[in-house]
Amino acid sequence: MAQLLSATEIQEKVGQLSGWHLEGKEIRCQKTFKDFVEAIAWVNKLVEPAEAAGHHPDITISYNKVIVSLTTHDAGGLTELDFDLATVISSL
Ligand SMILES: C[C@H](O)[C@H](O)[C@H]1CNC2=NC(N)=NC(=O)C2=N1
Repeated sequence: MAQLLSATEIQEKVGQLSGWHLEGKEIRCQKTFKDFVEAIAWVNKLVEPAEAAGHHPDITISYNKVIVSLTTHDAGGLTELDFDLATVISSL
């Protein structure tokens, strides 16, 4: 199982990741699109990298706003897997 990161490691990694913030045991980003169709189109782009990583974000969609939350459920907190996937998501 992936190793939980320490509070210091988390702070350092969040600082290196633009557009994401720490929210309890998760990292989160919010994006706003023109409309629902564009929001869903962007969410669809996450599917392939998430499947490839075997790691899946929690996603909230509200019309044109998407909130992506990452945590490692199996480990009960943040691991490298979350920051790796956040980096990929940021590059979409
Ligand atoms: C067996 C399977 O790989 C695991 O249950 C994976 C699937 N996707 C996952 N995604 C996330 N975000 N956290 C997990 O702990 C997790 N576990």
